[in-house]
Amino acid sequence: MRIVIAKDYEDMSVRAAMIVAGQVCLKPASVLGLATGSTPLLMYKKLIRMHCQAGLDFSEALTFNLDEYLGLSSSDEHSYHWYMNHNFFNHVNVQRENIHIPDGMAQDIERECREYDRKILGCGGIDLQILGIGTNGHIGFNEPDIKFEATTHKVKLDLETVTANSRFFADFNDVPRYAISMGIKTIMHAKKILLLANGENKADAIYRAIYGGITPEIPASILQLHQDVTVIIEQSAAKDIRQNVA
Ligand SMILES: N[C@@H]1[C@@H](O)[C@H](O)[C@@H](COP(=O)(O)O)O[C@@H]1O
Repeated sequence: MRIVIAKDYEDMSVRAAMIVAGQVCLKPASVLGLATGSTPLLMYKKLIRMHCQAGLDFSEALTFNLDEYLGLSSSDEHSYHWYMNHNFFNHVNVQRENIHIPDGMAQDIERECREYDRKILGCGGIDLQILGIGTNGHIGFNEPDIKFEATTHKVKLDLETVTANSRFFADFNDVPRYAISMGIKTIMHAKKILLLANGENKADAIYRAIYGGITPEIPASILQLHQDVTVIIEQSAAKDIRQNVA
């Protein structure tokens, strides 16, 4: 694991964008695993700027998002479809047919999950997976559990996650209670992983993910077993880490 402590959110985002840009430059037809949430927002802005000002080319890239809420259509502004279109896809030249996000409105969820995994495998797996982390240590929507869920699956969201994500909704009761998430095995099969953490409220989760025991109670802890993980932690999220290594 390479651990980088960034001096602020801007620094974290620039470093993350440089890694994504490097991946796409070296392999234009890269399969990118993408994340939502507040954490990667500025990274997407930086990538859009690199596209517009320096010609960073996504025309051959394929993308697979980690997760989507169940019951929200792609036009719902709380959906991760909307987030990705609004914050990234509408501003770069990723081809629409190369974009994959689980369908939160699928009639047959089991089938949707199986198909999603089949498509990822069909593309040769993920080259670079971007991850944020939940305050409870979740990655994607893989919530703390007694076991690691391997493949794409339906998840019942933890109260902590629903509460954390309620800041994006007008009413707490509007927050979906279920989601579809890529599984841990799929994430772990990515050739490279980039984990980002920003904000003091992530300090405990990121510390336990990196230095704690490997346990499904902190799903991100499984990343300790991956051979190519870069963790970029903004200073306030790294406060427990700095105390530990000082
Ligand atoms: N499903 C997403 C995750 O993919 C994200 O990494 C995490 C942290 O979100 P944020 O970056 O907004 O703190 O929680 C969300 O619920």
